[in-house]
Amino acid sequence: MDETLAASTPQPAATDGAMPASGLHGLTFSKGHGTGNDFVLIADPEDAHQISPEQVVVLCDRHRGIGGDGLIRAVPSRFLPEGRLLLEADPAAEWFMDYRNGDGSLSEMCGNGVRVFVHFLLEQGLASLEAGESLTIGTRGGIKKIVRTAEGYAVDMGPWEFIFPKDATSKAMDSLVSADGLEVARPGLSVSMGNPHTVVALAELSELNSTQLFKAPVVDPKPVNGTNVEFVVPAEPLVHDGIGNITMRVHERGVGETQSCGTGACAAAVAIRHWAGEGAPDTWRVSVPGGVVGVRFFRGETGKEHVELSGPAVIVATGSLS
Ligand SMILES: N[C@@H](CCC[C@H](N)C(=O)O)C(=O)O
Repeated sequence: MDETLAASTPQPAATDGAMPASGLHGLTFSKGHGTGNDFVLIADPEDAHQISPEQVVVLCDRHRGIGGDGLIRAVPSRFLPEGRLLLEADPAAEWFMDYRNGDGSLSEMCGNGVRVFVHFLLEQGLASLEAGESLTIGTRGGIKKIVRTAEGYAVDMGPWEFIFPKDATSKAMDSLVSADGLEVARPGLSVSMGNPHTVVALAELSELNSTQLFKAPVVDPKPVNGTNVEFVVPAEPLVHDGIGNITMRVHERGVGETQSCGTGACAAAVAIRHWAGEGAPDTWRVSVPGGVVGVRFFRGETGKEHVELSGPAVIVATGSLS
């Protein structure tokens, strides 16, 4: 081949193709989603598969792999140092959700992922969940308890926190957020749901639809570990039949734009309820491109205000890696 042509021909990247995933030959996987936020799921009851970040990238690749926003390995908590700590606090947290974003990076928490993870454990016969009972699991964001609902599952996500400390009544914003398609930078409020989020309110659905989320929005200043960014439009009127209604799009850290983000929906409800002030409801319906999830605030076991996330979980396929 002509040298100039050879130099300008795209060459496969080091992680391209099946090579980096070859150590996983024959491994059984499932593919699942919660409101379109999709995951590759692998059961690893003996902690036999250390899936590297490069292998996660290959498996989550939508053209050359299985495809997914992230990968979830189901592993007994006793095999991981962070899992053993959780077991000391609650021996019921037998299974650990080992979650990675599609780019191979770790995140503390994944709200849609927890529901899909529990559905996967039940379908695989690795756990049981009777009506009226809860299932306890370990995550990097701590212990979570899950119950069945008519639509799927509800998860006690634990307490929320402001990332940049402020008085509970302060309406001060934390950052300026810019994104392609937005004429001017907008103020954002950063909320931790175990993982970081920055929520930006927009006035109109047309503005939400014309915001480009292919590239990560610029958040200044940014939470120290990076952030997921939610753009949210409150419904008009905001509250209908006692339920607050919002529409959201999200750019996820380590992934890109996704169809849904459970922790993002919780953070969005926290922010809009905070801005709405006294009398704002405790129950919220969050519409995302992939469907609808529910968010509810209640006084939790810790004595603090907790956030409950509810929504569906679906397993669409099971197969083995070639
Ligand atoms: N889609 C998830 C959140 C996944 C993690 C996130 N990308 C991060 O890096 O924090 C959800 O449903 O919560």
